[in-house]
Amino acid sequence: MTPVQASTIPLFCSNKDVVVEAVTGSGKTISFLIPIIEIILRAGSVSRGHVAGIIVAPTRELASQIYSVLNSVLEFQPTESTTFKAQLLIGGFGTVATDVQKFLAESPQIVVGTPGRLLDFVGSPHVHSSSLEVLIFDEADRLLDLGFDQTISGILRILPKQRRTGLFSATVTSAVGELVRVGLRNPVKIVVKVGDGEYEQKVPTTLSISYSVLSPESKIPSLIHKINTLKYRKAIVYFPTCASVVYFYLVLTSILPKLQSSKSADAQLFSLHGKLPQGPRTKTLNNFINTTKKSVLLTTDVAARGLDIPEVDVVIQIDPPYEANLFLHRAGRAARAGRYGEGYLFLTTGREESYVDLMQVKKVRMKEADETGLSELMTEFYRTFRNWILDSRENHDMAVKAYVSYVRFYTKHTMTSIFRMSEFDFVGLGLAYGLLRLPSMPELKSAHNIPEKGWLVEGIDMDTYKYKDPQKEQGRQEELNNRAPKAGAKHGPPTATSKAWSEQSERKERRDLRREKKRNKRETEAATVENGNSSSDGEELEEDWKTLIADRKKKRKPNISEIAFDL
Ligand SMILES: Nc1ncnc2c1ncn2[C@@H]1O[C@H](COP(=O)(O)OP(=O)(O)OP(=O)(O)O)[C@@H](O)[C@H]1O
Repeated sequence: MTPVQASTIPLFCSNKDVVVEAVTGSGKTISFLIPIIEIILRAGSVSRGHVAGIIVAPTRELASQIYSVLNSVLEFQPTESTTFKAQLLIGGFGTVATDVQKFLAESPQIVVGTPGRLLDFVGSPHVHSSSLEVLIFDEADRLLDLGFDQTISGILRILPKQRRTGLFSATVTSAVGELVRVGLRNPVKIVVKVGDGEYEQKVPTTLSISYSVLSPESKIPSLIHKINTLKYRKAIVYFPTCASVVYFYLVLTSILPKLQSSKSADAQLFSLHGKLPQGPRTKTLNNFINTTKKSVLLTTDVAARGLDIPEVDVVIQIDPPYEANLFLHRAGRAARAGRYGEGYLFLTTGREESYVDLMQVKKVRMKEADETGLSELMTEFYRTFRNWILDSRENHDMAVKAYVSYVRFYTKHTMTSIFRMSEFDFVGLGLAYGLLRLPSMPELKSAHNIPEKGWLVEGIDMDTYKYKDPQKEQGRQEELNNRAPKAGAKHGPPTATSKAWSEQSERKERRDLRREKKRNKRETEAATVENGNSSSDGEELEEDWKTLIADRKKKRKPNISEIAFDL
């Protein structure tokens, strides 16, 4: 057994409710699966239509993983009594009605699922929970982050109070206090510490974490440098938003093969984010898990927690996450179960440098990474990137969408003393995203050092900047023709030798600006709507946060005794 298993299994099996905090990759899953099976077996047979054990996880991916680990344990049942079964309950595949039908037909004792689907399931008149023995909340703090507190309260209202309950996470925050108060009875908190006695740390001892302080424009070249030069079987790269994942997946898959410096690095790229439909989402994750090739997964926080992907040696965070604990969960996808792993964090020059000190207070030590050899790659990368952007207007539209989503993400940082909008480098980020011109978004109005009319590149004629998609291009042409004819209009692809904006007529200037504003407004709105729908990536959760924090402040602290295991 691992330390967390050695400390949790006996206590949980001896009728104690538990709150368990142990570093990522330390084996928490088994530490709740063994007790759940043990307790249910001890209680005796479970009647048809009754559920005896429930496991709640924040994402479909994590629920599926727990279900598969549970099945791999259940394979070891004695052959004469292979009656112990589990069922997976997640959205995206089938309806609750089909889940209930399957449950009645197969009589599983344990169900594993995400909160919404579980609430519908236990709320069904055909499902009886009076025989419930054990309830588990995995990644309990994340369940609350995602604004699932109402759903979880709903589940708790339906379930009987007489049961064992366990809460598990690598970061049990004070936020779970309310859940502990209403969901657990006289719980014991088990904290498994790691370190050498003198220095306790919150990450596995086999995880080495480095940081780099970079200008926004240096981040993608540095990422490419790492993809090309680090030793790994699998790597995970965290981007802040779904739109950035979509965009940089396209940028990197198009550009990497063209870079001379990437020729020897043949890493296969994958992209996973919360806005992919469930089918492709599962398929991408499985493909990444099963591939035998050297591979890199570009993703969001949808893959930050709990996922146990073998052979992940490197985790790169392009930016710090909006909340400090997520940093530990992301980095913890590497260095699992005693395996060696490396984490890299990119910080933007300026105030963000103090993130290193903040993480030190949170018991995470980092050393500065070596970034030599970047400048040559930067020149090669930006030349290729600019050509790619100019190749089709669709690319620029996507860049704008990703840029807008990034700016919106930045406002969600909980540590506002470090991540200040007033010091945000809009121009640097624009260059990093390959923008020719900054979009007109409200956040830019009060920003300093914005170039005239937002142009980041001189001499681009947007009128001749074409879409590859013929239909889209036709629409754009029609829009152009509907405007008053302009004197001396240029034709052909946009080039850096086109007439500079500053030299063009006043009228054209005003007209183009109006048109751009309209277009940017549409893009900004589209990006905002897209982010607003992303409940699974924690991008637009400010309101949930505010409500949750306000709610929690009102409530009293739970009664909890703590046992710290220094193992
Ligand atoms: N007793 C054990 N001996 C060896 N390996 C183990 C043992 N228990 C679990 N593992 C392996 O350790 C890895 C991490 O386990 P698990 O996913 O349960 O970690 P975790 O603590 O839940 O991490 P996270 O906080 O990231 O969710 C898995 O690959 C698992 O198979």
